[in-house]
Amino acid sequence: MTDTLIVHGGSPLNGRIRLRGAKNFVSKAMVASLLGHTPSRLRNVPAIRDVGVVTGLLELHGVSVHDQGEDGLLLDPSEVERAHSADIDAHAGTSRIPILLCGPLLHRLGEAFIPDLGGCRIGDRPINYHLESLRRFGAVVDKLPGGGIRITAPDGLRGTKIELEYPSVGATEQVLLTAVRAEGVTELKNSAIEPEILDLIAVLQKMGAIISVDTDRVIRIEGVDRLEGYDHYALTDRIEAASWACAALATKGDVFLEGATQPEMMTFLNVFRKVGGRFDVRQDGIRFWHPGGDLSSIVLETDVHPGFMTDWQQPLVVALTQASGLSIVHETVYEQRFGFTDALREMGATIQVYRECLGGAPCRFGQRNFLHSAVVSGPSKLHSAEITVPDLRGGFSHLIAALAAEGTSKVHGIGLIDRGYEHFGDKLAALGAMVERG
Ligand SMILES: CC(=O)N[C@H]1[C@@H](OP(=O)(O)OP(=O)(O)OC[C@H]2O[C@@H](n3ccc(=O)[nH]c3=O)[C@H](O)[C@@H]2O)O[C@H](CO)[C@@H](O)[C@@H]1O
Ligand SMILES: C=C(OP(=O)(O)O)C(=O)O
Repeated sequence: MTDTLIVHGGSPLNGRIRLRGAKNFVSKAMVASLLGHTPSRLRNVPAIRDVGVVTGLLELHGVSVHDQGEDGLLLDPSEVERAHSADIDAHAGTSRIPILLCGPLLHRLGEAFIPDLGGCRIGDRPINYHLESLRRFGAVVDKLPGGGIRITAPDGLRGTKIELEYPSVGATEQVLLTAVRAEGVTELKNSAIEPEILDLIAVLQKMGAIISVDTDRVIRIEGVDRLEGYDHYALTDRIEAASWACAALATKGDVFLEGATQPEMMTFLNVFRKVGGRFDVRQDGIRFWHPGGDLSSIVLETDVHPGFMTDWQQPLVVALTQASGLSIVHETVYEQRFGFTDALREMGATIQVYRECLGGAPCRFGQRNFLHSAVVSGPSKLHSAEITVPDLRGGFSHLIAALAAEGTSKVHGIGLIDRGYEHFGDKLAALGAMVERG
């Protein structure tokens, strides 16, 4: 199959699709299965590439992973074993997940090899908080000359006090996955509290962990000697939901997203309403639609939860190209997440990016020369183009732009989108989009 999608744009997306479990939770819950002495069952797992990547990593370490269809994944860690570093290296650059295997592998095997990480190139994405946290538990980290790291814990892992400089999602998960079986109590200050993290805590609690989420972003974990497997139904992917909602808005459409849930999306829903979109929350999902008339511009900044999620930013910017007036978007989570706007400009959008912190409080990137604020002027009539997708959300955003544009666009590199959107080609067809593989 080719990596190009031909999109005949200009018509609204209408219809109903089913959303699945969250990319940013499912992969971590799969890693958590390594900590159990008995098999785990994870339900509502999306058919996305990141799940395949984590399956490969777990299998390399002796976990058997069986896809049981509607009954989800059965993950059996009873034969966990050391993997060859050369095999692990084959996973270099595939996703952010390998670093999260550190704690579980140290507990199970006393040693872990971690390849260089992948994930979207939307900033430098260092792993200093992960490594500093692991060291505080008593781990020894060696950087390997050929790339990747080796981690050992010659004296075991002990609970500790950690304060993150910034509430990093991955570093919070690192601490959770390590602390649950470390000796004694761990206190994590300035943690991230994204819904996917709270669902991971729910999984760990089912396994036997003792974790409390206190006020002011403090998480306390009391280490235990043994954890069992879990049975868990993954929360819905709120990024997939917001992406399709923005596609409906940008194309003047009307979609029902089965499985979308309100609590995790409240911040998005407020913004969607302020821009002029309508939604209706029902028991089995949320309907999103464009009510006709003009959309309104907005001033917005991305932030950690419960702020407006950075992964929602890119699809929303495409919808903002259709709003009247000047919208300001200040990206405060990643320093380089506006690269995707180049293609939008080629398609007729008016978007300027700035180094200054516009429209909000100064952020970590203000004095560092990063183009991390955008001003979108609309509404713009988008026209078709030949574009290559830069990253996962940027790629979906390009698709939205192609759907909203008059004429036929060629979108290359759509394989990147498979990393986080299950069967998006089928879902597009179900919503009436005129698309074909090029
Ligand atoms: C697989 C997964 O779940 N990915 C999500 C996760 O990424 P990920 O866990 O990688 O994102 P983080 O929350 O860790 O990153 C946030 C910020 O912290 C910085 N940082 C992070 C770690 C570190 O050791 N040092 C450091 O400086 C990053 O460069 C970034 O500027 O949360 C992000 C923020 O909601 C989402 O956009 C990603 O979709
Ligand atoms: C940035 C993202 O993912 P990752 O952390 O896997 O690169 C994303 O899902 O938008």
